[in-house]
Formats: sequence, structure tokens, C-alpha cells
Amino acid sequence: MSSPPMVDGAFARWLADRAGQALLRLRAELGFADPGALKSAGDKVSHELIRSELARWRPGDAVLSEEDEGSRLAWAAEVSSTSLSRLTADRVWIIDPLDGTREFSEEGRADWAVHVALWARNAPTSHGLVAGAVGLPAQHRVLGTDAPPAYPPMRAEAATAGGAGPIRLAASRSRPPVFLTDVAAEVGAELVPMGSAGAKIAAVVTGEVDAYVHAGGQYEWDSAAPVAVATATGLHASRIDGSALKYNEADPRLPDLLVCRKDLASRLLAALHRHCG
Ligand SMILES: Nc1ncnc2c1ncn2[C@@H]1O[C@H](COP(=O)(O)O)[C@@H](OP(=O)(O)O)[C@H]1O
Ligand SMILES: [Mg+2]
Repeated sequence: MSSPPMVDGAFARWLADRAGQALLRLRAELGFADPGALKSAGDKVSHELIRSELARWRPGDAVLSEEDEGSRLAWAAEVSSTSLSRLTADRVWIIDPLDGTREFSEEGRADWAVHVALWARNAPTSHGLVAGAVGLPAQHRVLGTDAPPAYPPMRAEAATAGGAGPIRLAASRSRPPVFLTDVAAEVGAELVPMGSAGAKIAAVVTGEVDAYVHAGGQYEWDSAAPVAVATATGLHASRIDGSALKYNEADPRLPDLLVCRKDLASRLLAALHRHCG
């Protein structure tokens, strides 16, 4: 096998693509009769593939993966300092081997993703992410910071009808924030239920929707790679109170976020402030 790309962004794309191909093969092999077994196998196959490629090709870097044992612990408080390697490392890969696990196990759905992001201590950005790729295997595409997609065009109906039409607001199909219908009503938005944080942020990146709002719980790996791509594209990404998203924190919980076109950010943040502030 030839070596993967040396440059981190292209390497992240390569890795997300390989894991995505393995997940597509697994779906074809196992079928959908036992969704629980398919979910567990998907998490495991992708995690092990990514872990072993990182160990082989980036052995000096630390890794934070959703599927690592103890990944959800607030490390500084709950475990001994021997487990803190990522907190002193200069480079940390933040991985969600299979985001939208539920949708992965449902036949016909394409809203699931593989997330590969790289956080660096000396990054010039507030979120610290210097490379990332979001594999969307069932959509036959990988979005990456190595070749960030162009800023999303205004939707066709806005250009032809002379008006913007309702804002299309993506939200979790299984756990949408409780306040979201109020926020949507205030800004005249239409809710678009979808699985996977990666698939929803990818939909903002490509202009299929205008924004994604989440609250109520999530972890760094759910958003790191897609946020790296969204910000490389020039989109707005922040917590729902407008503050910066931070990665490789001692506590990996990152419960809420807003990703949207820049022109919508202040309007959406104001509405979010009124309904959940
Ligand atoms: N309230 C919550 N608490 C913890 N994680 C949540 C959450 N709501 C959503 N998530 C996680 O965010 C990802 C996207 O969720 P959704 O598809 O509902 O939008 C999923 O990741 P995984 O599929 O990797 O577990 C899901 O587990
Ligand atoms: Mg996830």
C-alpha cells in the first residue's frame, strides 16, 4: 500500500475516506436486520481502523476518540494525571469514528459521518483546530480543510423570487433542543430534522440548509471535524451564547453550538439569547 499524504489536512481526508469505505462494506455485509449489532460493529470497525492508522502514521500525536474507554470522563477531575497525555500534547486528533450511529443502522439513510480533526496547541484560531475532514460515505463525499468548499451560495429561491424564503434550520431528529420551535417561530425558520452533527454541519457548508443549532448535550468529537471544515469555509461557528468553541479541554463535554452563514449569526444568536439565555 502506498503511504498516505504527509500534509495533515489531506491525511485527515484519507483517513475519513478509508473508515467510511469500511463502514459501507460493513453495512453491505451485515444488513439491517439487527440494528444494535450493526451500530456496535460500526463504532468498533471505524474506531480500530482510525486508531491503528494514527498509531502507524502519526505515532507522536495524542488521540481523543469517542470510542476510547473513559473518553467521556472530565479527565482532570476524575482520573489520575498519568492519563492526561492529551492535555500536555502539542497535537491531538479528535475523532468520532461514526457520528449518527442511529442513522447508520437505518436502511436508506445517508445522514451519518466519520469525523477526523486535528487540534494543535499553537493554532492561530480560537478553537485550535488546524485540520479536519468529515466523511459522508453514503453521500459519496468527504469535506475537508485541505480543499475547503466555497462559501455556500444563496439558495435558488432567494435569487429567483427576490426574497430569502424561510431560513432552513437543521436540528437533531431524535433530540432537538426544547426551545428550538420558539426560536424557529421568532426568526421565521423551517426546521429540517436530520441525524449526525457532521451531516448537519455539512448541509450548512453545502448550502442545503442555512443553520444548525444544537443544545442539551454533545462532546468535542461530535463537532470538532465539521467545525474545522465550516470555519475553513468562512461560516460562523460558536456556542449558542456566542462564545468561542474550545477543543481539547479537560472536560470533553461541549453541549451546544450554532453553525450558520455569517449574515444570519447575529439574528440567530439574539433569538437564542431570548429563548434560552
Ligand atoms: N443530549 C445529548 N447528549 C449527548 N450527546 C448527544 C446529545 N444529543 C446529540 N448527541 C450526540 O450528537 C451526535 C449527533 O446527534 P443527532 O444525530 O441527534 O443530531 C450523536 O453522536 P453519535 O452518533 O456519535 O453518538 C449524538 O450521540
Ligand atoms: Mg457523534
